[in-house]
Amino acid sequence: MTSIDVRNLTKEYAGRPPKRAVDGLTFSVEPGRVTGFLGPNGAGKSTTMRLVLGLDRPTSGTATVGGRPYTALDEPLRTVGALLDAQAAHGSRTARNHLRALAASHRIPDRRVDEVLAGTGLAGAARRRVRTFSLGMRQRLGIAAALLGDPAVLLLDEPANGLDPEGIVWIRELLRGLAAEGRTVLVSSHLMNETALFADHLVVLGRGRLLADVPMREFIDAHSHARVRVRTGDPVRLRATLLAKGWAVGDAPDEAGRWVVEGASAEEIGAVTAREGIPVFELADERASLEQAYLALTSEEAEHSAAASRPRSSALEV
Ligand SMILES: Nc1ncnc2c1ncn2[C@@H]1O[C@H](COP(=O)(O)OP(=O)(O)OP(=O)(O)O)[C@@H](O)[C@H]1O
Repeated sequence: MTSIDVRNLTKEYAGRPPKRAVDGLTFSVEPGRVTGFLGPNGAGKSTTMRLVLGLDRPTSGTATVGGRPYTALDEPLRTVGALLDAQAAHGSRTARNHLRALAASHRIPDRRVDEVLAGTGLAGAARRRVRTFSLGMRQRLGIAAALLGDPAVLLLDEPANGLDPEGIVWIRELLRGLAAEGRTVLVSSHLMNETALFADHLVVLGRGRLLADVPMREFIDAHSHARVRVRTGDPVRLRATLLAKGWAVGDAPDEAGRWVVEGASAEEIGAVTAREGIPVFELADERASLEQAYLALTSEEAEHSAAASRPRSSALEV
């Protein structure tokens, strides 16, 4: 089983001032699950992927695949498949010839080209020149290239980019299938609702640093507030009882007649209403979405860094 291991990884680009794109990053991407790689624009996701793939040299620290740097792998394409830039294929080549050239240079048999073309829905377009491809088709071709060497590890930068709804469902199932086969799958995305449907685990970056490395469920629970919706036959008594017990209840129910109780769980509200004999028709914990949890974390982080970078004098003025 092959994991990706990033240890104290730092990448500084030269310039005035120099740009620290990745800053002391440590995390592992484990096999058998899809890891979503999240972070605002410029957080360092692509740079990290490029460092793992040996396309850039780290300023310090290491990035290894199965314990070895990418550049030291015997058969890199058979170990790691990557999609970084879907525009990378030569426009004048046909899709099939593009993949055949790639296969030949890595001693991969031609029949594998036809397999990946079929697997990515491109069999019918195999003899068309890449320049005639839509963005979604180029994306599928990039994924076909990543799968060519039947690799144990996949790194995909925004794979759903340009795909239509059918393509998005296809990529989701593909990613889950690859993880179910025991592969290591790292996928960057800005589409939170989509990521919630395919990722089991999350690695979140902010300004080149690690903000979170946790299972999806834990991430959502940690960055969302408890909240319950309850529909009752006796709203006056429900509200009075809950307010008397110190819960924050909204002034009016939602359009479906449910009252929102902040900071409570369904178990707590269920116990109180049962004890008090208040009729309850509907009672449910409200689960935050990945998007809400992600925005909560990144805004906490933005506030934190704004506070940290405030000049000392203003801190003294307070
Ligand atoms: N070759 C380079 N030279 C100088 N700065 C760079 C270079 N490549 C990236 N950067 C800078 O490093 C930071 C991290 O960029 P990176 O592309 O890794 O972020 P990202 O998380 O992938 O962003 P996005 O979500 O927009 O793709 C950014 O501030 C970017 O401008």
